[in-house]
Amino acid sequence: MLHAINLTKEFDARPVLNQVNLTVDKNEVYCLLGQNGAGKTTTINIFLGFLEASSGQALINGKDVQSHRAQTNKMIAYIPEVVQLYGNLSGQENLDFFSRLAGFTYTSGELTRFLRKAGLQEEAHSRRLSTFSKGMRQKVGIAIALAKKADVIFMDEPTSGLDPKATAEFTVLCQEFVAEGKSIFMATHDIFNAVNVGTRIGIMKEGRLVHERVTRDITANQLQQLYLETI
Ligand SMILES: Nc1ncnc2c1ncn2[C@@H]1O[C@H](COP(=O)(O)OP(=O)(O)OP(=O)(O)O)[C@@H](O)[C@H]1O
Repeated sequence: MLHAINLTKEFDARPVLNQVNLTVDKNEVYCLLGQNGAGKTTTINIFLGFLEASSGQALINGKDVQSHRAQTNKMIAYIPEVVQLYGNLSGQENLDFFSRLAGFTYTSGELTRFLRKAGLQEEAHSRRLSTFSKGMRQKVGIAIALAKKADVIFMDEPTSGLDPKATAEFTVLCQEFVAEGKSIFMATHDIFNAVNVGTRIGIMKEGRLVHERVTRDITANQLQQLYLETI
């Protein structure tokens, strides 16, 4: 689903991504770890089309994001660290608005079903988004991804600031999403959750992908050890 091929990015001749190669298959949750400034967000921003690579390629379902941006944007959804959306609109109105923007018109019943599937409690469907917690905002983000039939969700720091219950709920939602043949690519500092929710982990250092591990082959303590030895 996702391929980074020798992906390189320079800012003012300073390399911040250096020949990154990675693949994310369907049914995978790929978690990218690394210190501040390692290049995680830059990698995501290239896949989202927010930044152009200096060289190399970012492919989504075989399509280069640079030359097929309109097509690749239809295949993806993005959940930033804090999902902003429209504070004055309700959860359901936001979902309706962003679904239409993606070319989908749903009945009120269908919108309700997406919000339910994303785990948003019923009473919040008609409440203003500005009153939502981070976890609730993420659920609207996931509902939007479901409604626009995205194949891949990109996430930046999805569990920072979530309480343990919200983190557990979020983990289940991610697992349900990829169980339907889709994938998730996330940048995170949360080693323990990465082992929990991830199928594969990459560790970046100074713009390079220096380690990759399949989570079933590694414990959280082993990953923490590897991370500390790496950075
Ligand atoms: N628009 C930009 N112009 C110049 N340098 C940038 C720009 N965006 C990012 N950088 C630099 O690129 C490097 C990688 O940044 P990036 O945001 O990808 O790191 P990160 O791994 O996501 O870090 P964090 O964990 O803090 O979010 C950093 O040195 C950053 O200062």
